[in-house]
Amino acid sequence: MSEIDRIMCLSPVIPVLVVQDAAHARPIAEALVAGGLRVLEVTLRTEAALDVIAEMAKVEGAVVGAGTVLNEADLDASIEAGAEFIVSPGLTDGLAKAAIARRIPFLPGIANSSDIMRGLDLGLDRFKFFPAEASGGIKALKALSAPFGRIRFCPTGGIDLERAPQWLDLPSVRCVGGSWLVPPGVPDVAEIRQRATAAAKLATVR
Ligand SMILES: O=C(O)C(=O)C[C@H](O)[C@H](O)COP(=O)(O)O
Repeated sequence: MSEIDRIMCLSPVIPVLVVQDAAHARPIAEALVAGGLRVLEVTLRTEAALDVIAEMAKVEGAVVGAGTVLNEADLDASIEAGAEFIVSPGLTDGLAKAAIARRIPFLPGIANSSDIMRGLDLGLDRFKFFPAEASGGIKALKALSAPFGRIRFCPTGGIDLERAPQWLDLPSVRCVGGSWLVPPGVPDVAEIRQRATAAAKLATVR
């Protein structure tokens, strides 16, 4: 099992986090881990993101990665901040080769067969299916999985607690990603923990 595969198997849902203030990082990560979600994707969409990664990485049990990694500079900044894995919305040769060279678990986004074939050429076989609902949803991923039987996915984009079980039912799906766990603004840790607990339970219904 590859390292990225091991991470994808740790929990059924990867929270996609957009955190504006590094002071919110630890309470959010602690609430998610307490609810049973250990794998956390911190998007590089905010100025605080690298500090957020560094703070969350200190939380016991958390496996913290960087999301919205678009290029080699983002990759190196994320690794420097302590990211244990890298997620990208897309797949470019430049970023993929750099991530492989750094030996960091890498989950690039794909949305069609050509993307998957480019990934396979690079030696990759685990992908984020993004944007999952907008790219044709479950029907599209089922169709894509037919010629690519060995590939496993983390669908992300438009998925919530209600939609997640249907995605998780697909044999090609290891886990799903979603931003619904942590609403924007000052974190309500009780609410976040409750959402995480509900999401973590999806593992038992698989
Ligand atoms: O930022 C990135 O790197 C992305 O690839 C996009 C995010 O994963 C999705 O935007 C999350 O989708 P929602 O759960 O529908 O909010």
